[in-house]
Amino acid sequence: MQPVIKLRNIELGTGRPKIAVPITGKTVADILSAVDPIKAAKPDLVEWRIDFFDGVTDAAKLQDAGQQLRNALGDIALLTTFRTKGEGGELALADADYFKVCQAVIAGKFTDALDVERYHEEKDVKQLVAQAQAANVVVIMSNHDFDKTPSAAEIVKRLTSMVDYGADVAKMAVMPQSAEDVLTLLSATNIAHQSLSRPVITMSMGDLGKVTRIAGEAFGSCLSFATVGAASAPGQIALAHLRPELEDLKLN
Ligand SMILES: O=C1C[C@@](O)(C(=O)O)C[C@@H](O)[C@@H]1O
Repeated sequence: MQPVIKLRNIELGTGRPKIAVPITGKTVADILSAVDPIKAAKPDLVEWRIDFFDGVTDAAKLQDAGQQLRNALGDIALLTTFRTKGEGGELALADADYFKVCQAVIAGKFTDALDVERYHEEKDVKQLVAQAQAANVVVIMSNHDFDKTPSAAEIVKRLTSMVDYGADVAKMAVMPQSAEDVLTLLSATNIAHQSLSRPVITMSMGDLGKVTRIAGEAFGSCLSFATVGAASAPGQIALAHLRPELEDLKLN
């Protein structure tokens, strides 16, 4: 049984999967102009994908933009994510710069949660986790495979290692090449949900994987990414469709 993870005014790991909407603007103006339509759609969480932001490596610009976004969002929970190029993101950064950017996010005090990619140096990842948690920032640890779907045992192993590294929530996104791959992701999700001490988030990307984005409550994924405007990964469903689908699939 996992603890429920509180993020501002939402709880991950209980009830229906929560809905996150990404913001992928390049400029402060783009980012802020995405907020009103997103607020109108009432997501549980907003994900700011800072790898799209053109000021991301300038700590002062990043923190200023983050503060403006925080203010504009009102009380909606905010997850901040730098997705590296190798894991499907927009920008390639040297490892040392990736950690500097993440530390600037924590120091900026605008975010409720931080995405931390699992596959960097162990000591750097663990140190970043400790820094985030000391600042009351929830750590959603992640790994993306944009080419394939590893075996269920491998997916469970990676999610387990995220928990071992101190993650509050463990997340894995994979690309299916077949319907069997989608079943593999769902099976791994079910096993991880039953065996791990932290909530998990999983998705199979692309059109084949769309079914996994609505099936989280049955198989054990606590968050689904949906669109209001631009998508941040292939296969995301419009929030306006996802919400009723999650309601229909609710477990009583
Ligand atoms: O980790 C994820 C999941 C995601 O890749 C998806 O497939 O919905 C979208 C990303 O923005 C987010 O950081």
